[in-house]
Amino acid sequence: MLSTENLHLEVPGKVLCQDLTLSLEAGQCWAVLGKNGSGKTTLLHALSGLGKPAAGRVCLDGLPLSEIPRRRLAQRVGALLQEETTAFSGTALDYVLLGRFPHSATLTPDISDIAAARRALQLVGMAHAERQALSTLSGGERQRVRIALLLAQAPDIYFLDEPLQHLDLPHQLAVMQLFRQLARDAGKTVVMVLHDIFWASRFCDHALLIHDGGKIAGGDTPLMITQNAMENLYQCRFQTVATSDGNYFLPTLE
Ligand SMILES: Nc1ncnc2c1ncn2[C@@H]1O[C@H](COP(=O)(O)OP(=O)(O)OP(=O)(O)O)[C@@H](O)[C@H]1O
Repeated sequence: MLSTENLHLEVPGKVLCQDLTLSLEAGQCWAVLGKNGSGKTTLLHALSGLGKPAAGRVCLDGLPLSEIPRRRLAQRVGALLQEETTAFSGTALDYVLLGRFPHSATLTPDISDIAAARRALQLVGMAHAERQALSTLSGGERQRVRIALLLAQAPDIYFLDEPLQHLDLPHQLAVMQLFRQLARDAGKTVVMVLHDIFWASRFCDHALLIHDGGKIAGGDTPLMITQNAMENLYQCRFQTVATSDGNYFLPTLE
């Protein structure tokens, strides 16, 4: 569905992605892992059409993203960026309704848009706060409303940059379950930057590892997320703790 051909990304003095050829299919749930500053956000921006590659291209159903009208692209591809600082003066419901714009013929939401926004708020457990000013929500509540905006947008491909930030553990679990379900049951493609290897190995069926110098490896999670691979990626020693839910990787002191 979404593919890259020889994608090359760089910032002054640093190559972040070298010659990446990759295919993201419907129903797949990908984790993007790598150290701070390795290029995860930059890659997500390029894959979602928010950033331009230095070379190579990203295509949606064979068509380069740059050739797809923005409105059409927003119907197919959605992105949750890291916390934005922009002030929004409306309510939580007003905010989630922004996700409906790519689908609306006018700037005024209709009954079906409002129903979709309310459903999305319900999915993240924030229906009770629809009339509360977004600016007065707690960090975790606001993050769940930001996720609801994306759910209301209902794209085919979800790019999520650290979706678990500000969330307590039960809400982290709920969000991971929600997106895995969207991939498995609704055939969506989900790509999420995570810092927690356990969530990645437990909920994502594919993983993309971004190494220094922009060398990127991708594949099935059980093959990608191993103790050796994680020690190599993060340049840190890990202890593997096996549980009935999967392996935990705990960083250990040297
Ligand atoms: N416009 C720019 N000019 C110079 N360097 C930049 C620019 N934009 C990004 N960088 C650098 O590119 C690198 C990758 O940034 P990016 O935000 O993609 O990393 P990341 O893997 O998402 O990191 P984190 O885990 O900390 O969120 C960083 O070292 C960053 O400082």
